[in-house]
Amino acid sequence: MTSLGVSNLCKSYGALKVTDDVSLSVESGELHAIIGPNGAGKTTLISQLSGQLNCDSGSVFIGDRDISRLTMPQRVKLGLARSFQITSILPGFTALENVALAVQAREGSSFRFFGNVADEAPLNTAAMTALREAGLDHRAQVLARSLSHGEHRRLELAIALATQPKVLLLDEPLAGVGGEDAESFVENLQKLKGRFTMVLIEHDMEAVFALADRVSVLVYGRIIATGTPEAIRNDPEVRAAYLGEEEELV
Ligand SMILES: Nc1ncnc2c1ncn2[C@@H]1O[C@H](COP(=O)(O)OP(=O)(O)OP(=O)(O)O)[C@@H](O)[C@H]1O
Repeated sequence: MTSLGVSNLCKSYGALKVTDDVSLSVESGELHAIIGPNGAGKTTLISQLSGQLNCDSGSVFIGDRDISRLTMPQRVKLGLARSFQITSILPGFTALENVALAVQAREGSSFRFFGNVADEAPLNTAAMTALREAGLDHRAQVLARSLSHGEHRRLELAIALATQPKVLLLDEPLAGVGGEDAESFVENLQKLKGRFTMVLIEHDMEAVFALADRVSVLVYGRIIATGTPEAIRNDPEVRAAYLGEEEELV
């Protein structure tokens, strides 16, 4: 397992400081949630961790390796996976095939589409494992275009799992997923806890407090508090930051 470190990260758009001297230390195997009001800079922060966006200054570490100047593919190779906003699902392929392609990419074998799926037994076994962990194995043979929104999110998780991440960045996995589906998705994520390091951005506070080992609160690009879910829930400054927001600290 690998830890993730962030040191004095800064990013501005013109005069707007979107990431303002952010430092963070996520322990090996920890699930660390980042919460904050709309526009606080959560997605921008995750994009800098994944390498989709360059920081203006500061550093990102996987273990003791400084990855700040690496491209996103280089970071993926080191085990840093981002799920949800970057995944491109191929709608005309089955759930299984989509995940098998991710397994194939991980293994670095040449990119080939599926002539005869039966010939791809090792790929399919690995892909089925990822689908099972994401709670989608029963839909393995369904074309991605026929999956529901919630099932898409599970497929995206399965694709991220197929890369065998050491650090997994989860960007609003529950967005648009409701009710029982959200509950069962949280259970799937719960089962993954401890296997690798996870950073979770999520507006669903019930999910955050059920899943996180620690929570950091981002407001106007700055981390105003980091602590256990219990400590964060009772922090007056955090509660003040959420006043007027539709999401409540449960
Ligand atoms: N490419 C860009 N150019 C200019 N401003 C940007 C750009 N990307 C983001 N911003 C601004 O940076 C701020 C932070 O945006 P970001 O999407 O990171 O916030 P967030 O916390 O993820 O919000 P939400 O919870 O609504 O998804 C916002 O004010 C946004 O308008």
